[in-house]
Amino acid sequence: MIPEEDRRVGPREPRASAAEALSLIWRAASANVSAFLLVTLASAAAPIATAWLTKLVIDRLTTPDGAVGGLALGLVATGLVAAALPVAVQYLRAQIGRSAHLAATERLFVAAGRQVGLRTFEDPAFQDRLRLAQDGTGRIAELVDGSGGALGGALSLAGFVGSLLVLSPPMTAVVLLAALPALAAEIVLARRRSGVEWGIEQYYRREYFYSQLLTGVAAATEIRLFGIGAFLRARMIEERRSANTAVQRMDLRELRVQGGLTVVSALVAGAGLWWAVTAARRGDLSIGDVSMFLAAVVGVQASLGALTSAISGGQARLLSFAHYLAVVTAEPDLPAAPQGHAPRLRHGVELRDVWFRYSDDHPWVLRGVDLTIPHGRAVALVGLNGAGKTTLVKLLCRMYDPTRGQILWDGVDLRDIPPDGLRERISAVFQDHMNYDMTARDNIALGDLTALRDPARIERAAARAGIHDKLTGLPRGYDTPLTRMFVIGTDKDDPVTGVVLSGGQWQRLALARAFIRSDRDLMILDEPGSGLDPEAEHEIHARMREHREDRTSLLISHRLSAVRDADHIAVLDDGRITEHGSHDVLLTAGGSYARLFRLQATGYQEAL
Ligand SMILES: Nc1ncnc2c1ncn2[C@@H]1O[C@H](COP(=O)(O)OP(=O)(O)OP(=O)(O)O)[C@@H](O)[C@H]1O
Repeated sequence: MIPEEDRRVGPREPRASAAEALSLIWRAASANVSAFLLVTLASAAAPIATAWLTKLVIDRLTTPDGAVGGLALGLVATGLVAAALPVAVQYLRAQIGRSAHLAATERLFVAAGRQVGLRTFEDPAFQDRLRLAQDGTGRIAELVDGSGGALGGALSLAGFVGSLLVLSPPMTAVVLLAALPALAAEIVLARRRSGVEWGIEQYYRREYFYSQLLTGVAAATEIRLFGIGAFLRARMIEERRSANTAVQRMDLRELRVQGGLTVVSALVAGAGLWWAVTAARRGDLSIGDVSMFLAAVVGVQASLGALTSAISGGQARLLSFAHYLAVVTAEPDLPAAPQGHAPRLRHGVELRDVWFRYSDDHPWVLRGVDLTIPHGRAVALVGLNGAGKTTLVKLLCRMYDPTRGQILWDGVDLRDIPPDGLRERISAVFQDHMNYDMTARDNIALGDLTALRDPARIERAAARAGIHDKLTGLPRGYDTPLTRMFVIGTDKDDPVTGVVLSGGQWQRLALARAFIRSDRDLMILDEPGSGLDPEAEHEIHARMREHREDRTSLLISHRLSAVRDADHIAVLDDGRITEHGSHDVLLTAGGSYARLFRLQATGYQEAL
């Protein structure tokens, strides 16, 4: 739970958001914004022009021989313009909204991609902001609306205040002063509401998580077998209830404040009525003056109300846009060297006294690891569950920086190498590899997008991973979607039915994705064979052995027979390298590697 004070919205946020939103809207749709301003001004001018033309027509009609044809035509034209303008305003507003939404969305995702590693994405508060930021980008069009509303409110307020001023300057001052607390209160309420919205975003995200579980395919089998649908549904509803309670509390607070303000305006209107009636009784005002006075008080109050709600609404939207601003200006989670290429690996990668924990609140995962992966050699890393093997891989790919110590790429600290350049030199199969709901071709080419132009390269990688025959046998071959979630392609008359692959087949695709990056300096294989059948695993390991020849690689596997021919094997235990050497050396040493290897070997022998 994030403390409420960390979610408070400061008074400077709307101002910064307004500047950013305006510049974004202008950059995204400058021509339409210019047209929108022109049309809005014309809308404001049309009634004035009509009033003037009407006056001129009446004046001419009361003078003999006054020609009114041109003026009457002018009246018809202003009437037509006044009728057409709202439609044009609506169209332009929608166009501006769409362009600004698109530009803001692109900028938001570019900014999210600027995060070098994973730390920011693992921060729930950032995730909340990210979701609200996406919401904020969709509300940019409302800002354009709000500005139009504020402009209209200001113009009609000016008209009514002018009329009231003629009748009673003191009463005008009272009406205007009575409106000030309402404006201040609405602004404070909007800020509070924004804080509440940020606070409850976590409930909505958890609700979304449960709803995805309940409606998606991924968890459908387990949910049905374990009969946990009702349980998950109850949790989902509970999250929504918690959010509703917080919103209801806010609504009640707003109700009390707005109720109080309504009473104040009624009192002011009542006082005004009392003053007008007594003034009429004294003969200071005519009956017509009284009716005009009342209409003006109601008009001023109504237009002030419209203006206030446009301002507070605009402020609410700007506060929601502040989340967008926070995300696009967020500092990267790790310091990154400027863009550029990383040097080719010539000597090796060295972890020097590497300590790591995921945060100050988490326990140490790595406690002084020293490990060298020499160029052209295969190093294997083994260890029990939770020993820190995958964590070490993530540090090598610079998803995090070591808390202490260094990782050196040919003697250069990874922190001094541009992250993109470094990753360009690495290929990997991750233990929790992704299965993309895309075509088979895309799934492989995502390893190196240049391969999209070279189908033969994709097929070679697939063949090396032992999945080529399977993919050619699919209804559309490599272009078959590997998903049942949606139809891929635009041919509505000939929709392509997707295919679901087995776990091991997905694993082969992940391998093919890594193989397509075969010219990289360092190959990381984190449990590449865990989902494969014994024959496939044997075959894949043999191929990987070929592939590893003279290449620098780091292999992680619980199947110790798969790592026995690595040049160097290191055992990671409780965050430290406790044994290392070749398979034979480690067996002779009789440590934990020898114990685990014999345990696995015995298991197989007993079964014979
Ligand atoms: N993102 C994370 N945030 C916090 N703790 C994490 C995170 N990822 C892993 N850990 C913790 O770090 C420790 C090491 O995890 P890691 O995945 O590196 O182990 P492993 O050796 O690869 O295990 P396995 O053999 O089960 O794959 C575990 O205790 C795990 O709970």
